[in-house]
Parts: sequence; C-alpha cells; structure tokens
Amino acid sequence: MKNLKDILYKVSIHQVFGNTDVDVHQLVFDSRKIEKNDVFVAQKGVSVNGHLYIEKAISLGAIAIICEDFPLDKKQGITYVKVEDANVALAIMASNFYENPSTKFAVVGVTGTNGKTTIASLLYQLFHKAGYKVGLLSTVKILVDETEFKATHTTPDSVTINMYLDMMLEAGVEYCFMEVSSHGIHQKRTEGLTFAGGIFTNLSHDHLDYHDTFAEYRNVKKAFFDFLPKTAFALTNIDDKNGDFMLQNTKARKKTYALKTVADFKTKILEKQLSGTLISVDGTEVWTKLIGVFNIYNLTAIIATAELLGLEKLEILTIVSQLESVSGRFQYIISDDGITAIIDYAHTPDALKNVLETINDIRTGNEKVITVVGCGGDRDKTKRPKMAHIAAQLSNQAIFTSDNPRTENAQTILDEMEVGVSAENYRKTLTVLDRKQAIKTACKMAKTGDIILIAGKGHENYQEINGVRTHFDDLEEVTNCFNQLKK
Ligand SMILES: CC(=O)N[C@H]1[C@@H](OP(=O)(O)OP(=O)(O)OC[C@H]2O[C@@H](n3ccc(=O)[nH]c3=O)[C@H](O)[C@@H]2O)O[C@H](CO)[C@@H](O)[C@@H]1O[C@H](C)C(=O)N[C@@H](C)C(=O)N[C@H](CCC(=O)O)C(=O)O
Ligand SMILES: Nc1ncnc2c1ncn2[C@@H]1O[C@H](COP(=O)(O)OP(=O)(O)OP(=O)(O)O)[C@@H](O)[C@H]1O
Ligand SMILES: N[C@H](CCC[C@H](N)C(=O)O)C(=O)O
Ligand SMILES: [Mg+2]
Repeated sequence: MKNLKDILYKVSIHQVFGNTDVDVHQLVFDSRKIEKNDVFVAQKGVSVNGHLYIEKAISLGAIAIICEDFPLDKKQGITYVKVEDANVALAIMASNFYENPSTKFAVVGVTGTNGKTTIASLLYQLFHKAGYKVGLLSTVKILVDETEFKATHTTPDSVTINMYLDMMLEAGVEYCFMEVSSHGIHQKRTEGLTFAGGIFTNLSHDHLDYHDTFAEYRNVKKAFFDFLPKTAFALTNIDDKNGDFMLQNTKARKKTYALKTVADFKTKILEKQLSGTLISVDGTEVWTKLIGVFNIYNLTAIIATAELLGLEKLEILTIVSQLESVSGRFQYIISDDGITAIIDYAHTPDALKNVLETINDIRTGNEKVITVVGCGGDRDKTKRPKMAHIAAQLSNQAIFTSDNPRTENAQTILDEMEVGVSAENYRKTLTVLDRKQAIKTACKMAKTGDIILIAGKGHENYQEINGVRTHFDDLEEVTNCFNQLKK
C-alpha cells in the first residue's frame, strides 16, 4: 500500500475533491484491470476517452480518480484529483509509486527512426560481457539482468517502465538501456524519468499517420533531449541532417558521433564483407560481425556511450569485436546450394534503402537480388509507394507481399505499394498476397550465389490479420523452403 498524497508529489494539480491522505493499492489506467483500493488514471486516448470509464472503475473498487475533467456526479468516499495532463500525471505517479528507480542507477534512452533496438541491445551485450548486471527495454524483449520478459511495445507505458526499472534495481542492475519511441515521448510514457544519457540515431520518414507532419515528428523526438537533466550526456549523430537540431535546447552535456564530419567520436570503415566489417577507431583496427554503413553508425554510438559511461577504451573495443548481430537485423543463412537469405526488420523507406545498398555494396559478382517486402496495415500509408519504389529500383526482382495487414484489406495495401513503382521497373515486380508463398516463390527463383532479402518483420513471429495473430517467422519459412528445395 502507498499513500496517495506521496505518489502525487510533483504532479501539477488543479483541484481536489475528497481526501488525498488515503492508502492505495495499485496505479491503473485501464478500468478493466481495476481491483479494490486502486487509483484509476483517466487518459484521453487515441481511440477512446478514458474519462468514460470512471464509473466503471469505481464500481470495480477504485478509491481515487485522477482525471483532466471532473465527472458531473462525484461519489462520497472517493477522492477525485483534477490534473493538468493525465499522461504526465500517470508517469510522475508511476515513478513515485516505485520510489523513483530511474534516479538510483544509470538509465540511457535511445531515440531516432532506425537503429534503436540495435543500439540498445548491443549496449546490453557489451556491458553484460564487461561483467555488469544490465537491463534492457526494447522492441524485441525486456531483460532484467538475465531474466527475459515479453515486450508488447518499443517503449512500454509509464507504469510498466517503472515496474521493470524497480525490478532491475532489486536485481542489482547498474545500467539500463531503453528504446524511446516517438509514440512513447508524445504519450509522455518516459516523463518523470531521470536519464543518465540520451542517444539520437537518425531521422527519416515514419509514423506520419500518427504525427501530422514531419516537423511535428521531429519536434517530438527533440523534446526527449530538451528534458534531459544537466547531469546527463546527449549524444547525437552529427552526420544526420537533424543531428544538430536535436541538441539545440538540451541542458545535458552535448557529444557528437560521426563517420564523415568532425565529431567527438569517429569511426572509419576500412573493409566491407558479407561476414563483417573492418573499422578503425582512433587508429585502432577492430573487426566487427556487423554489416552495413548504418550499423557502423550504430556501433560508433555504442562505443561512444560506453566511453561516456566510464568504460576503458581498450576493453570496449575488445568486446565490440565479439558482439553478435541482433535477431532479425541483417540475420542471414546460406543454403546448401549457395543461396543467401537475409532477414531484416527494415520497415521504413530509409531502412530498406540502406539494407539494399549494403547488399549491393558487398555482392561480388552478377548475383541477383530478390526482395520480398510488404507494408503494415493501420500504419503510415505514405510509406507504401516509397518502399515499393526502393525495393524495385535496388533489386533485380521485387515480390510484394503482406506484412501484418491488421484491420486493412491486404490486397489494397499491395495496390497502394505498386503505385510507387516506376514504369521501367514494373517488369521486375510481382505481387504474392500470402507471405509464405512469396518467400517460396523467391526461393524457387533464386540460383546459386543469389541473395534473397526478406524485409519488414525481422524478429516478429506472427502475422496479424483482423486482430488475430498467427505464428509466422520469416527465418523459419525460408529455412523450410531451403530444406524442401534440396530434396
Ligand atoms: C496509437 C497508440 O500508441 N496507442 C496506445 C495508447 O492507446 P490508446 O490511446 O488508443 O488507448 P484507447 O484505447 O484510446 O484508450 C484510452 C484510455 O482508456 C482506457 N480504457 C479503455 C477502454 C476501457 O474499457 N477502459 C479503459 O479504461 C485505456 O486503458 C486508455 O488509458 O495507449 C495504450 C496504453 O498505453 C497503448 O497500449 C497503445 O498502444 C497501441 C497498442 C499501439 O499499437 N501502439 C503503437 C503504435 C506504438 O506505441 N508503437 C511504438 C513504436 C513505434 C515505432 O517507433 O516503431 C511503441 O513504443 O511501441
Ligand atoms: N542506424 C541506422 N540507420 C538506418 N537504418 C538502420 C539503422 N540501424 C538499423 N537500421 C535498419 O532499420 C531496421 C530496424 O532496426 P532497429 O530495430 O534497430 O530500429 P528501431 O529504431 O528499433 O525500430 P522500431 O522503431 O521498430 O523500434 C534494421 O533492420 C535495419 O534495416
Ligand atoms: N514498431 C513498428 C514496427 C513495424 C513493423 C512492421 N512489421 C509492421 O507491422 O508494420 C510499428 O509499430 O510501426
Ligand atoms: Mg526498436
């Protein structure tokens, strides 16, 4: 039990009805999960208004209501607190509820369009190998030291974040690396957290369904740096067009990383191969299993962060050469016939372009590149024609297929993709609605030496159609095809 008055500390309150000196059980924002003596926080959501469920929450046992608008009918014995912003209040209360875990160890946030999972996961690996207990909050999974939990979001809601941070603290974790998505920032899921550092990867086209304009998307990302404390570091990719902008108003210590421009942390690429990349960091040569220029950006951010957090340069570089690629990020298998299949989570135009350029860069002869790709339903529609254009332009053959159509018609998504294919590339494209069949088609088309890129789903192990998720795994599918074709 916690006292409501204590967990309201630092919340901007407009009005109170009832007594705040009451003991409360849990902090809950979904009326369906209310238990006796819980506090219900009513959020004005994207699809419904949580204020509509205040009555329901009380009937299930809520003892206090945190809201932006008081209901007309207030019940005796219930405490009502009117706040400026319910999302902010929830986040501050969540931090107070768990006694502000983020202030007690180093929490580092990673934001940007692409590379968040890669950077956060590899930082987890690096610090773990260096002998520390580490935490991870990522799209792929949540790790509390070595205990794994399922991730439902890239950046979970504020109550979940603080619950995991508290578990980390209990487990003796010293560093936590977490992804900070634009939805997370906009919905104030990370408000009230004390970060030891913030990392900016890059900014390109994504989520323009949610954020009205690119400028708004950019400002939301910047807000993360605006609120970093003075004690934190703010590390930015200064080669990115928006790298400088992100740190414009931050109070944190500004640090930069780059491959091209002058920066505090710089890496040079010496050699690129399908099995890895040779890089030079301040004159020291390091071999990494990571592939692609974009991944060397990620690696530079990782090296810089480890240094900023106090690790020795030599130890960092030794561990860097042992880092394994993250699941579903440029993960590849080679069939007995010498066909390479690459599984990659590229689900934005920029990521797809980078991955295809990387493949084209490292291929050695006249091998064909066959790309299997789709675009998610109920997500930014303007990505569709762009991704189709890139796939067709940079591959010898592009097969458009389904990627989590969600509540949309899968064929309509493919039609919207096809619009982006230019006339001269049209003959290189094919649509195969069923993803399993699309992967099979690619495998049948491929000959020895050819490269198949299966993009968009990476580590995901499901296909979501009309709200139902059925098991689907790109790596599993392509492995099966390779085995079947062998017989
Ligand atoms: C669009 C979006 O971000 N939605 C998030 C948002 O839901 P919402 O605003 O739609 O919620 P709502 O259904 O309108 O409900 C409003 C409020 O009423 C409450 N409610 C609702 C019904 C009820 O019976 N009783 C009740 O109390 C809800 O609990 C909520 O507090 O708040 C919810 C609670 O925190 C999130 O789970 C939900 O994520 C949805 C599932 C989602 O798919 N989000 C994606 C887009 C997302 O956040 N993605 C980013 C990564 C993107 C990227 O960078 O690639 C992420 O960080 O994961
Ligand atoms: N630094 C980078 N710049 C551009 N593209 C990248 C970069 N890092 C990774 N990518 C591409 O983006 C894909 C997704 O990478 P990653 O999962 O690390 O990004 P993310 O930011 O976590 O994405 P999400 O928004 O879905 O959480 C990779 O599979 C790769 O194709
Ligand atoms: N975090 C991203 C993932 C997209 C992955 C793609 N497979 C899709 O389902 O659209 C999002 O929610 O937009
Ligand atoms: Mg991610």
